[in-house]
Amino acid sequence: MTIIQTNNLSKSFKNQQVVRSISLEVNKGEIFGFLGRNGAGKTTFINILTGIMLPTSGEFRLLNYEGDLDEVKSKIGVLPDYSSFYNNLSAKKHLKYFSRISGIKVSDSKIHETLSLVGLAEHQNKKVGKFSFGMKKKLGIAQAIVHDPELLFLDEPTSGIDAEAVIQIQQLIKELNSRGKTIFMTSHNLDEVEKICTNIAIMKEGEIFTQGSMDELRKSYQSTLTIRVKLAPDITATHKKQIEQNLSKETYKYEWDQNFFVTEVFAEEDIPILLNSLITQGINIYAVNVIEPSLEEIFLEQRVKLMD
Ligand SMILES: Nc1ncnc2c1ncn2[C@@H]1O[C@H](COP(=O)(O)OP(=O)(O)OP(=O)(O)O)[C@@H](O)[C@H]1O
Repeated sequence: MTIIQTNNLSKSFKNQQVVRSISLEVNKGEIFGFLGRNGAGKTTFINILTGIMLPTSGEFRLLNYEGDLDEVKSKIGVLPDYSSFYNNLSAKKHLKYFSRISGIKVSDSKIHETLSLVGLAEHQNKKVGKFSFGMKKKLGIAQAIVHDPELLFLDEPTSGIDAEAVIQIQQLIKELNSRGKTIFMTSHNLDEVEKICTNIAIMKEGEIFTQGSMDELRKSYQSTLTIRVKLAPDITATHKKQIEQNLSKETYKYEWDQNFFVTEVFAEEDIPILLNSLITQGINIYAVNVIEPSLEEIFLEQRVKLMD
């Protein structure tokens, strides 16, 4: 089921076109990662979808509602780029006040449950002004989920916070997803997107440069596969030389890491050719590891195209 559908969505500020004719679909249950460098247009895109600004042209549909965004507002939650908080209120009172002015009815027990879910239960009576940046991000997420929305927009949920809070927020995003929420999040962080997102779109200068699941992106961009073959620990220099001399044309380049032979091949079908060649030479194979390239490696290779 399609939860977000955009059709040629565009936004210009004066003469600058910041979002250029974006058409995409996000399905129910996805954690959709929207990646791009600073200024690519990610926040502008989210701001259009969450009703903060109007598009210059194009349409979009959330949760299958057409047109009136007010109708869907109760079913979406938003962590904006910069959240503002009532610093003199406690976390609990802040959430209560925020809910009231947003026209959302929430019970005290729901507020407590939400603060527990984001890991702030023990700080619920502490003034928000005393919160760290990471705690404020968690409170921002609490604010976005307190009314139990189906669809969550998280703009840079982990930017500017320490490593421990990053991991906690990433776990929280996965937990919210496992509770049935569809999540659309922006990020600069390739590693994070690879770890938690089921689908990825990369934005460059207002356009979607590429999109798909991690597997699809690997298939489109990967040029070689790295194979790490563990050989007997006492492999001799003579054996190593023999392996080098008998390398098949399928192996692209190689190096030794003690008794590990690390090589690259162009396709999966080249792996048995490599292994058979070693076996017929009488080489004992202890283990074989196929190392999948990370999103970072894939895009480092493609950096000229993607980011420059
Ligand atoms: N209200 C506005 N008026 C004029 N220009 C704007 C406005 N909002 C954004 N822009 C411009 O649009 C471009 C895209 O900004 P946007 O914040 O959407 O990018 P981003 O990908 O979210 O970047 P970042 O990762 O730094 O937040 C930038 O050049 C920015 O200066």
